[in-house]
Amino acid sequence: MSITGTDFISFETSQNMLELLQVNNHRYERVPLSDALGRVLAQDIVAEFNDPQFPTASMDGYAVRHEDLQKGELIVLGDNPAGHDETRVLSEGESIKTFTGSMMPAGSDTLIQIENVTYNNGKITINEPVERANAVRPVGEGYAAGDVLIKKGTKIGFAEIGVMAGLNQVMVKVALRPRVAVIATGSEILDLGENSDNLAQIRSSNNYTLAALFEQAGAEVIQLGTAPDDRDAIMRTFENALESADILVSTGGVSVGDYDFVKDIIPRLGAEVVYKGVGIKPGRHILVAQRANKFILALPGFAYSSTVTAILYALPLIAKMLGKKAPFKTVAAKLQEDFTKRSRFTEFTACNIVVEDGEYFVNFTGKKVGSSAILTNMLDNSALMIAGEDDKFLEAGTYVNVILLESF
Ligand SMILES: Nc1nc2c(c(=O)[nH]1)N[C@H]1C(S)=C(S)[C@@H](COP(=O)(O)OP(=O)(O)OC[C@H]3O[C@@H](n4cnc5c(N)ncnc54)[C@H](O)[C@@H]3O)O[C@H]1N2
Ligand code: MOO
Repeated sequence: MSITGTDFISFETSQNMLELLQVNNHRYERVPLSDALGRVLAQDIVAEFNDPQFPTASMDGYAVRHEDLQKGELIVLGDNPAGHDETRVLSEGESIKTFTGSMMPAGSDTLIQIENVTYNNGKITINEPVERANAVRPVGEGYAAGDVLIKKGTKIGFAEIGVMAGLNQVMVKVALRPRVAVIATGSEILDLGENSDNLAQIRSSNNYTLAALFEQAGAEVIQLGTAPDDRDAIMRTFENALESADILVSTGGVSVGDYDFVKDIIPRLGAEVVYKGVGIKPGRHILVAQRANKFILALPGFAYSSTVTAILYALPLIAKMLGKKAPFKTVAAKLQEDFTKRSRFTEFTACNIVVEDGEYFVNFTGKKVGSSAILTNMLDNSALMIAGEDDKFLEAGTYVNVILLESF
C-alpha cells in the first residue's frame, strides 16, 4: 500500500476493509434504567409476562355477560376499582362497576360504558347495548410472554425506556462506550480561548466538531486539544492516548507538506497501516492504522474533510464497538437540481434534504462551492450526498444516495 498519497483504494474497498476489522465489541456494564437513555442495548429485552396479564377494562362502566344485555336491566354487585384484585364471579343478570385499568371480573366478557346505562337503586338499565368484548383489552394485547420486544444493538430512546419500565427492568445491560481520543495537530491552530499573536493563526474547530460527533454517536470522548507540528511531542501524545483510548483520532499533518508528521509517526508507534489514501473527496489523505485492538484514524486538517472522514470512518468503528447494526442511515433521494462532480473520486457533498409526499429530495440551496475548509456547509441539518466514482454530471431527477446526519 502506498504511503505517498498518490495511490488510492476505492471508497467501497476502504469501507469493506473497515467492516472486516476485528474490534472489541463484547464489553458491557449494567446501568439503572434512568441512566440508560442514549446507550446501546447489550441484551435482548424479552417480555416475561403478557401485557396485559388479565382482561382489562379500557373504559369506566359495568362489566357484564354480553348475552345479558338483552335483559334490559342488570343487578350491580358493587365496585371494582383499578388495582383491586377482583375475585367475584359474575352470574346471570349481574354486573360489577368496573373502571379504566381494572381487571375484568371472572364471568364477564364485555364492558358497557357509563354513558350507555342509567343507574338506579342497585341496578342499571341498558339504554344502548354494545358489541361483545367492548372496551376490554385482551390478555397479550400489547405483547405476549416470550416476545423479543427490543433487540440487542438498539440505541435506547424514550420509547425503549418506557417499554423497559413497563417490564420492571430496573438495571439495563448496555455496551460500554468506546473511548475515543481526539487531537487536532498544526502549528497554525489555536485552541478555544488561546491568545492569537499573528493573523496566520486560525481557531481549531476540528477537535470540537469531532468530539461532539463522537459523543452523539455514543462514544466517551477524551479531548486532547491541539498540538503543534512537533514530531516528538505528537508521538508522545499519541502514545499516551493509546494507553486509554480505543480509537485515537487526529486531524492535520497527513498530506505531503514538510510539517505533515502524523503519517510518519504511525509506523514508529508500532501500529500497522491498514490503508493510507482513499479515492474520496474530501479526505483522500486519510490514514487508518491498527495496533492490537486499538485504532488510529489520522484525518486531514481541513474542517469539512475531517468531519466527513470522521463520519465515514470513525462512526462505523464506534458503531461496531457498540454492537450497533449501522453507524448512520443512508436513503435514496431525488436531485432537485443538476449536480456536477468535481473530481474523479467518490464525492461527499453537503446538501439539504427535503421530504415531500414521503419522498426524499436533495438540493444545495445556501451551500457554498469551494475548498474542503467550509464547515458552515454542514449547518442547518445538512446531509451528505454521495456521488460515485463513475458519476460525472447528474441531471435533476436522478436518484442519489444520501447519508442522513440528524441522528446516529
Ligand atoms: N501538495 C499537496 N498539497 C496538498 C495536498 C496534496 O495532495 N498535495 N492535499 C490537500 C488536501 S486534499 C488536503 S485535505 C490537505 C490535508 O492536509 P493535512 O491533513 O496535512 O492538513 P493541514 O495541512 O494540517 O491542514 C489543512 C487545512 O486545514 C486547516 N486546519 C488544520 N487543522 C485545523 C483545525 N483543527 N481546525 C480547523 N482547521 C484546521 C489548516 O489551517 C489548513 O488550512 O492538504 C492539501 N494540500
Ligand atoms: O482530501 Mo482534501 O480533504 O479533499 O481537501
